[in-house]
Amino acid sequence: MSRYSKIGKVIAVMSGKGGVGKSSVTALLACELARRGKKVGVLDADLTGPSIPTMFGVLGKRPETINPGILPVRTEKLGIEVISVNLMLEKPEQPVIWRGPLLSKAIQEFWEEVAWDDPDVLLLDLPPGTGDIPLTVLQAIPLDGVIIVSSPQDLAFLVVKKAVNMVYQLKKPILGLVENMSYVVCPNCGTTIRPFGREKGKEIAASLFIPFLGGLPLDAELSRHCDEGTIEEYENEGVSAIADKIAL
Ligand SMILES: Nc1ncnc2c1ncn2[C@@H]1O[C@H](COP(=O)(O)OP(=O)(O)OP(=O)(O)O)[C@@H](O)[C@H]1O
Repeated sequence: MSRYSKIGKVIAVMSGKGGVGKSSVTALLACELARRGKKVGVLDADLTGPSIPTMFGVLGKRPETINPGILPVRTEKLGIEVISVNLMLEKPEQPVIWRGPLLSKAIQEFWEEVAWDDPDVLLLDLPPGTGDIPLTVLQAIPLDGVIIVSSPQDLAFLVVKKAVNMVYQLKKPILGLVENMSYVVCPNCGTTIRPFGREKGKEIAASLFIPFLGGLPLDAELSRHCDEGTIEEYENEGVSAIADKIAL
């Protein structure tokens, strides 16, 4: 159990493969829920490739060690609490070269030792795939649900099935599938373009018997906000529709 906090809902965000936008979706959902008045925490469980602190612009902040526990940092605009191994490194570019058991231990320590301010929702950004950390999280943390993120390429969908099957095997509830980079809206004429072909998320979700939560656009503005650490300023109706569906 989390020792020092009462946590409402614990939701893990997972993807079959890397680079599909799992961290972006985690951060966007956190922002949307915070805008709706929820107290939100984000645990960056992607220990070897953490990007959450950069997106929220909190890379320079340090979690405080209190007695007992570790205080997460807070984002400027929406007051989202964030904890990430990247906030604890001497230099953020330092790699975390740990083997599986150590990674699993670190996740368990984050889960137990962080003194959150009793968030309504805690989002866990998992590393891509079905390795040690997702296994630890699925086994050791009392999750209320898992959100699966994919992108519309066939290769991404192939591995989505693995992720979904892993969650099923560990008997955790799946809230649904988000298809990131689903389409592009032409900035000149507003036409929707689907660079990877038709929207496939709905079909894939149906074939896996999980809800389809919606698609998000491939948007240069989002990419810019992620890079500049200003994701809290980005709003999109697709994110809002997903938040409505998961109804946290
Ligand atoms: N919908 C989008 N539109 C534009 N850029 C995006 C979108 N989604 C993600 N990106 C960009 O793609 C990059 C990878 O995104 P992100 O870190 O969220 O992916 P990930 O699946 O979490 O990656 P990893 O495998 O490293 O965990 C980031 O630079 C992000 O800004």
